[in-house]
Amino acid sequence: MKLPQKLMLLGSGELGKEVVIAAKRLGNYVIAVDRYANAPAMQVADCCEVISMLSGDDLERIVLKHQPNYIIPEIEAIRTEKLMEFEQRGITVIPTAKATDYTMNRDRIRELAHQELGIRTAKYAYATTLDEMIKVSQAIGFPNVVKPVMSSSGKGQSLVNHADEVEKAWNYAIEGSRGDTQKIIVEEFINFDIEITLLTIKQWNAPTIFCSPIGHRQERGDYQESWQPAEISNSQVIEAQSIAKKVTDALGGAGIFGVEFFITKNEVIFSELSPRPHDTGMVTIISQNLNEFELHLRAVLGLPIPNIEQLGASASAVILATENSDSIAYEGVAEALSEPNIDLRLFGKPDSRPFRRMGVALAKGSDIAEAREKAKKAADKVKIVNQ
Ligand SMILES: Nc1ncnc2c1ncn2[C@@H]1O[C@H](COP(=O)(O)OP(=O)(O)OP(=O)(O)O)[C@@H](O)[C@H]1O
Ligand SMILES: NCC(=O)N[C@@H]1O[C@H](COP(=O)([O-])[O-])[C@@H](O)[C@H]1O
Ligand SMILES: [Mg+2]
Repeated sequence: MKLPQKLMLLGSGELGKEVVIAAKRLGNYVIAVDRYANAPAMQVADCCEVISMLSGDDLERIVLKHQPNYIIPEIEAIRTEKLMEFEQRGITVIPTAKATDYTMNRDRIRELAHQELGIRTAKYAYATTLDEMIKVSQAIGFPNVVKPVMSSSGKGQSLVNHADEVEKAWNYAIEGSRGDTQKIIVEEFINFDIEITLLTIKQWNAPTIFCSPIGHRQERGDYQESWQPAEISNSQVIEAQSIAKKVTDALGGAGIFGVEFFITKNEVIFSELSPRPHDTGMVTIISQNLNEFELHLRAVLGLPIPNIEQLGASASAVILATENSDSIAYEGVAEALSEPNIDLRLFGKPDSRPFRRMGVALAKGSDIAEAREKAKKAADKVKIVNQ
């Protein structure tokens, strides 16, 4: 295989931006695609397209126009049936069209993991009406976690403590649901000690390899801070690796996967996975010799990954917007960068809304506690303001 290759990135947010940077560093040609103009990855790609990625016709048009060798999905909300068609026509879809289809539907990936592969997950049930949800909630018990089957980054997700909160959670889930399905999943609430992402690299012609586990903390179903290495035991790492291998083997193809687990004293419980770089994996920009985006690119192109080196206690903390604005500026950048072993990624999103992730602070420390504190302090210094 010769470089450059022509890569089409479907989704052009902060994760895609780093994938493009990795691809461009090796001289590739990248077409960045998203639903809005001037998205982060578009700012560093060779060219861009603004389309609805849920429209098969729009996807067809740009694939015919650009003739990519690889299609690399960066978000979940894509017309996945169309990806299957592209794959049949000989374009490589990363990791596979099937993987993108399974993982955008919580029920499909859950059935694969739990029913087909026999992997331990939280107890769960589905509902398509409020009446059904009332019934299944009783069966699962309280507290439980309710999510639309199609959503990401915590959209439509809520914790339900009592029967009298079920209706509110149903309405919230339906509002936050993507696509036209009115289906929700009710999950047993897992009172975990820590939750982790195990970055799993599946290669075309080499064994599956893993990064050191990443610990993270979430609020509103969305990631706030992450750190590496996560404080879990060797046997927990080995168990998580074996589950991640099972699930990713079933999905096939090549690329990086972010496999999420809840860790309790006695159990390693599979939650879900992203068939692409994971937001909590942004910590690897500072914590590894090859970050998750470079690893993804190498796996996609079948390039060797001789070693992944973990560089010591590291952390990331998100920088969130507080208001709606369409002329963004960042304040406090110099203050944030004034300490040693701190770095920032400011994504360059053209507009903001409350809680939208606009940047991330990265830190190294002498231990995890110090790295987390430094990353959080740096993130807090950066303010998203009007230009
Ligand atoms: N059954 C559960 N028990 C306890 N906490 C849960 C449960 N399900 C989800 N959570 C919490 O909510 C977070 C988000 O859930 P999940 O990963 O399923 O949502 P998501 O919308 O797919 O998020 P993302 O797209 O960012 O990965 C989890 O990381 C965890 O902190
Ligand atoms: N958990 C998934 C995730 O973190 N995805 C990342 O967020 C972007 C969307 O951000 P936006 O909603 O601010 O446009 C996506 O494009 C991807 O980079
Ligand atoms: Mg998740």
